[in-house]
Amino acid sequence: MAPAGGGNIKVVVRCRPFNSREIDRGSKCIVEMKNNQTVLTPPSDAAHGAKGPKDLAPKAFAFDRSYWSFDKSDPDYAGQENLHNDLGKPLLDNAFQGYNNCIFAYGQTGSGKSYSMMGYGKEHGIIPKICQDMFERIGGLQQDKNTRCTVEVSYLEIYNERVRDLLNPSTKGNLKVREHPSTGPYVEDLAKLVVGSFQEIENLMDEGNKARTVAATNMNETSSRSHAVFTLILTQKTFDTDTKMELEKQAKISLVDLAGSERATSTGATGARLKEGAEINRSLSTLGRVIAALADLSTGKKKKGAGGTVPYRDSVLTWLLKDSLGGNNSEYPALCRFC
Ligand SMILES: Nc1ncnc2c1ncn2[C@@H]1O[C@H](COP(=O)(O)OP(=O)(O)OP(=O)(O)O)[C@@H](O)[C@H]1O
Repeated sequence: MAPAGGGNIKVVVRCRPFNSREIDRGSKCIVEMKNNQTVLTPPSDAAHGAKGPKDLAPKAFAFDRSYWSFDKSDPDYAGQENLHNDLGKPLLDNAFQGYNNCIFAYGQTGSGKSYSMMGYGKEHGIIPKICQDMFERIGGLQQDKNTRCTVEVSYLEIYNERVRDLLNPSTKGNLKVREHPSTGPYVEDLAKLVVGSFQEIENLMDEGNKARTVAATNMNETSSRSHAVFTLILTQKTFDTDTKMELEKQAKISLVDLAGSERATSTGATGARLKEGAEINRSLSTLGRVIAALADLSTGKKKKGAGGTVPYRDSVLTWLLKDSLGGNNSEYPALCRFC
């Protein structure tokens, strides 16, 4: 994982509390966080395999932010609201200016991606918080009778490189991905529903979440075995009374809860689970290569065409998110890593 990304990419990391398995095993926390720093101290039993003092020294990593969510009673505990303030709000600022944005949650199975993205129960994650905030802002903007906003939602999952519509789960689990000459890749027949309030969107989210492909692994009771892509398309139309023209701004927000990265041995995967794991790891490594190629292009390390080809087409996930990751107006991809 790249450290603190400047410019258009932000990388943050979040540390969750121990789960019951870790508590039962008497695990010790080796992570410390302060502002943007994450410090890992090798456990004392690492001394057996250590080649020298360097292997035992604490290692510090800098991210755009490091969120300490290990212990709710800690005054430094970073809650769901902290993530929304730092990531969701600036993302909405950009979207209302007409820029595409995306957030990816990346991390090992059971590390807290779905908790941070969707949330469980009343502990809403960044997706519902973004939706709620978006409708509040729309309410403010529409006080001006010359401004009208519409929000469209789609929710899909990519499971073993096949696309399923989570808002219309009765459709076959293999929607076709096509390319439009001007707007780029899209999913044929994917439901795109117009929503007028947070309540409406919340109901759709609940339905979609129930339809996700989950399975129990050794590392998480309800492990997401697919990448889930929740997309909001915000369109603002403003009638300019001076020019008598209507101006339109559109932005796409892609909020992606990636399937857990994992080692087959840790998850106890065999058979179908093992095949899923291999597909998951393959598409995650493509995502890594796409982000690395975009970083090389943006820092000028490589030039477009001259070895600087971005391998979007190597996985369904990166192909579908092409315009959010590196399109003309992609402003703010953020990556949340969980440990
Ligand atoms: N910041 C947090 N605070 C409290 N509990 C958390 C936090 N993050 C995760 N958890 C808990 O840890 C468990 C695993 O989290 P979650 O299901 O979000 O993992 P995941 O990374 O989405 O896993 P998978 O890739 O297998 O779907 C859940 O029971 C969740 O409630």
